[in-house]
Amino acid sequence: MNDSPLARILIADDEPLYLRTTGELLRKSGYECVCVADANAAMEALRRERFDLVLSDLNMPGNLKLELLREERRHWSHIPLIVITGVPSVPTAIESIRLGIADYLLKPVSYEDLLGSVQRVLAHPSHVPEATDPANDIAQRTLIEKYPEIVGNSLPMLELLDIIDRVAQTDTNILITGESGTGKEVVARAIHDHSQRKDNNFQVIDCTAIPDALFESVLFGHVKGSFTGAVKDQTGLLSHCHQGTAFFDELGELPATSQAKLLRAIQEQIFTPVGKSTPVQVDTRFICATNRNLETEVREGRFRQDLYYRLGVIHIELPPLRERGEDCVLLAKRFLSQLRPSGSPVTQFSDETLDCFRRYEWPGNIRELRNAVERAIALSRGETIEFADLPEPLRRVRDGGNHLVSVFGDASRDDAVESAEHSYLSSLIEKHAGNISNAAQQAGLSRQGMHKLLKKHGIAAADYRK
Ligand SMILES: Nc1ncnc2c1ncn2[C@@H]1O[C@H](COP(=O)(O)OP(=O)(O)OP(=O)(O)O)[C@@H](O)[C@H]1O
Repeated sequence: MNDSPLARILIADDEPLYLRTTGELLRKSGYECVCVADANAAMEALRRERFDLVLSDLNMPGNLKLELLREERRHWSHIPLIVITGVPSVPTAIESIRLGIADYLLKPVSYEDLLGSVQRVLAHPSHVPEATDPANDIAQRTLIEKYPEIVGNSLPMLELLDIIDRVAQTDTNILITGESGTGKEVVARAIHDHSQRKDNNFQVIDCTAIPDALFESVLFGHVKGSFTGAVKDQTGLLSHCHQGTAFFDELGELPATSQAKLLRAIQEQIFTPVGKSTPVQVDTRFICATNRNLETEVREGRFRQDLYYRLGVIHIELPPLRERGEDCVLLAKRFLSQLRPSGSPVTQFSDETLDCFRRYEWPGNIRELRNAVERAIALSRGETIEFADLPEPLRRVRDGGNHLVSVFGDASRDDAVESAEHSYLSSLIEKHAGNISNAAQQAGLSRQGMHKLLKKHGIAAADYRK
């Protein structure tokens, strides 16, 4: 642990008032601070003295351009960096990792928030391994063997494995985006399983399943009698992931008031159960996932900017399956061996089936592929999964989309119903411009029920928002 009173912090910023007050406040908390107003002085100090942490604005005028920092950073890559900026721009995951950005705060920063971040970063110094060379076969093979749960060897997947491997060893919060079914939860679990937190809980928190009014009670817990319906004491989900990882799925669906509460929990790692007066301290890594475009959500005022930047320090964007080349074939083979009942004669796919997998667009991504293989296993009669065993939307690929002749062709009832449901949901969600509450109301479903159906069909409501 570096969090001793003598931890030395370099603060670089061109705003004199900010520089002075930050230095004074951190000194009062027992840190030794060196304050510099320009990039050259920062570089000089870093060459001359030992520091445990750097607080810096990346967009300072003068020399401290990202390029210079990148070049210089090699000499002090072991020192964590907290970026504090008034002009935010989310770095790519690789950039954040290369620059060793441990946290990203937006000005104006409250002192509690700054101190919380400093304490957290100093408490979890992390060594980020050097990047692997994507052209290096041995490095690639090692990564593929290290992460057997993540199937795929297309270039985007190899790059992804490299990022996962490096962020797993840090303690930075992570935002994972990508279409529904691209494997966001699989990636979050892999990061947890390869991190120092692996022996503790990985807690999935589905944001669509928590009503706004119960957010604090579900997350932080409550005591008996603290509100109508609180019939016994309840531990909150966050307590379950102390020293572990909290995975917030469907983060983009979180209403504004809950976003504020989540931001506080992430910043302070302290929360007070409903009806209690003593706060609880936790040590949790936050990984959040969404299939919405959060940048658009921020721009349109539906998602808090500060929460977005806080989580987006490491932003992992998962590619859709249609952009992952031969991965669909590898995945199909993996699912066949995993899902095949013992004693079943089926062991392979016909060439025509594999060709269809390659040409299909996979709107529901890997989840849709898994469902298609599972269904085909049940239907197949011999050793081989034939084209005819595939669900109707896939079989349309061969007909070049010429399904107007007969909408359902020789589809089974199940296929026809499935296909009709898909069309119904797409047009419904289009009509309501991606608004799930309105679509659910028209369909006579709960919001949660609508979410589940859309997920099953691989329809992303975000794609229909204007
Ligand atoms: N790279 C992978 N290798 C093997 N299986 C995978 C991979 N990625 C995803 N899967 C499988 O695909 C299915 C969907 O994955 P997952 O639930 O992680 O997707 P998601 O992006 O979180 O979906 P959603 O946005 O709908 O919550 C799961 O059955 C998962 O096991």
